[in-house]
Amino acid sequence: MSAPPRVLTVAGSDSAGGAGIQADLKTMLALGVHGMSVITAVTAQNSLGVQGAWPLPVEAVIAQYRSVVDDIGVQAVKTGMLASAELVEAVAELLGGTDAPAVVDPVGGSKHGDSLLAASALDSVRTKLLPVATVATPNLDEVAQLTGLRVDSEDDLRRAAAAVLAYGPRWVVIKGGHLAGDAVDLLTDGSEEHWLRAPRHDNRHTHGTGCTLASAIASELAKGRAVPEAVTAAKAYVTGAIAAGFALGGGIGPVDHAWALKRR
Ligand SMILES: Nc1ncnc2c1ncn2[C@@H]1O[C@H](COP(=O)(O)OP(=O)(O)O)[C@@H](O)[C@H]1O
Ligand SMILES: Cc1ncc(COP(=O)(O)O)c(N)n1
Repeated sequence: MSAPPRVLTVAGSDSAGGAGIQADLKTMLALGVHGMSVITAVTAQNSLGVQGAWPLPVEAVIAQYRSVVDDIGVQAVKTGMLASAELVEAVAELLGGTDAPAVVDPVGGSKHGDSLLAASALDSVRTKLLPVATVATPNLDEVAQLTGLRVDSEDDLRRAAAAVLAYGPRWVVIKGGHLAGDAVDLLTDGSEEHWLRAPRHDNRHTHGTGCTLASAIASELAKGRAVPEAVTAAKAYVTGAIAAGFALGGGIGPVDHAWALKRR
């Protein structure tokens, strides 16, 4: 039997299992690729917030990456929580040395507003990480942190996309998930524009939406799809997962990564 496409996530561990590494590996399983992980930080978190975060040493992150890439090889990489400037810079250098497409989710914080990235790392994200991204997937808070732009409406998404593209990613998906109305995201490379529109599900259980979208894009790219097709398929997957999100604990529950498998 031939091996499935291989996808690597470089991200933080979420003890609650809804975001981070755990969301990424579940997404990859659901989409039929072989998921592998480089853990950048361990977090203690649940449906109520983030109670603690411990970044790993840079050497541990580089060693995990080399173990996977040098032996097994990857067809796509996804990055999530990178915690510190030194980890952002080390990961950017690793991505610069691979031909595999890189989906960069510039994670700034959790749904509860707890920070997952040191403020001192923002400049490294702008100048080192975004330039090596095939697709960058900021949410509106991350757009504000990285560019200073506030997005209040769909019209603002285009300006936000141009400002992020100026840092050098090939493509950007600006996630309008936090706007009112339909869940609209804008995918563009500066010349093509693709508006991805889905009905807003009135479901507060959205822990892990951003991680899930970025991992799904990486999974579809690993299958050989072009960026617009990969992002369109990923949007359909995350929309179904949000529709099926469920309560766990006393706060924000996770999306259901298995929704598409249950339908079979
Ligand atoms: N309530 C919702 N209903 C449908 N789609 C949503 C909803 N909330 C977010 N999305 C979609 O989920 C994806 C992740 O977006 P978002 O939640 O903004 O990311 P993040 O987790 O980084 O904050 C986007 O495609 C967005 O449009
Ligand atoms: C380890 C880790 N990484 C990322 C997120 C953001 O999650 P979301 O996908 O909900 O924005 C998180 N809460 N924890």
